[in-house]
Amino acid sequence: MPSCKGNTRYDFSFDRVFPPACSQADVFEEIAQLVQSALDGYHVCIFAYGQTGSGKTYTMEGPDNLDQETLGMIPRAVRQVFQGARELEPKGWEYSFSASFLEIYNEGLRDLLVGRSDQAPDLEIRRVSQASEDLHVPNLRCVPVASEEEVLKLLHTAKANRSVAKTIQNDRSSRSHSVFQLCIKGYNTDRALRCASVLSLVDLAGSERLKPQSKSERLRETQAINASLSTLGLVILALSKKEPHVPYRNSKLTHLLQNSLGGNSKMLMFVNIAPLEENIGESLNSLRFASTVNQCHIGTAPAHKKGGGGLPRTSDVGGGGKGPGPN
Ligand SMILES: Nc1ncnc2c1ncn2[C@@H]1O[C@H](COP(=O)(O)OP(=O)(O)OP(=O)(O)O)[C@@H](O)[C@H]1O
Repeated sequence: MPSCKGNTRYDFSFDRVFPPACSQADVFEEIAQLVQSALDGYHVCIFAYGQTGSGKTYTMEGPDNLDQETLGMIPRAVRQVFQGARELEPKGWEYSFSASFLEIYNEGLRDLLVGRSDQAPDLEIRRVSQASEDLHVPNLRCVPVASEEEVLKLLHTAKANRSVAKTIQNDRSSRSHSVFQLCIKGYNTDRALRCASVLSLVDLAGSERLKPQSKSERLRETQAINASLSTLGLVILALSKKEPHVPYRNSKLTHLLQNSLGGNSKMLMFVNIAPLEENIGESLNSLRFASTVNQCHIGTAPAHKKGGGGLPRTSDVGGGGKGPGPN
């Protein structure tokens, strides 16, 4: 993928490049198997990275005036998961699902499924129990869902709650990470098998570099965003190098996703690039970040299962993940 600044040409190489004319369906086709593997018991984490206005929300959710053509990755992924679960029913698999949607702003968590006045005051990431490494957010609304339509209603609620915050606090959504998670539990009573996984779809905050003239509030936001994006890079780098210490706890984003990054997970990152010349500096920055991502190979992911062999086989996506390095 060539990118030009003045007379200088920069070349980058990625698994796949989607030019502007590509449809949402074309993009989803690339991740469909990965999404499907969440039903096989793999944690799946999909990120959208890029500068503000480059199309991250469009990619993940779709535009405000959604139609079947412009549906983003989240509604398409949800549709595929429910369809896949139905197809596994004749093989004895029964699934249950629950969904949550939160926002991380200035290292604070906010539940996007409840209104501003009903927010739990102390949303924190905790271990599920002393004996477990699994993490959760007590008091976060986690809604049992049984159909695509039920999830779409939740997405609608989250969007409405986000736009209220956007009005109160000028364009806050650009400066927060949003994390949609679908928890998937599968049971096969005939064969005494169960699997559990989380499908996480993350719209990252805009990746702009700090502008020297930034006012103090904007400065704090940008520092928080840069620190968490950089930690995400360091976490993935540490996983790819199999380092003994992975700095998950250095940001709320990586701490929240700790169970979904690394060992039992598959990961994919979209990097959104604004095609305008005036954005070339940020675009190059994003492409460099993405290049480092592309060079990280984390290894083969074992599925999250209990019981004998014979998990549901819905896909044959190879294991492994890719991750970014720091800027
Ligand atoms: N592929 C596309 N086709 C048509 N319109 C698009 C496309 N991608 C983005 N847009 C439009 O560009 C504008 C900015 O996109 P979007 O809000 O998704 O950017 P973003 O990276 O999420 O920004 P922010 O960081 O502020 O949330 C929106 O009006 C969106 O509808």
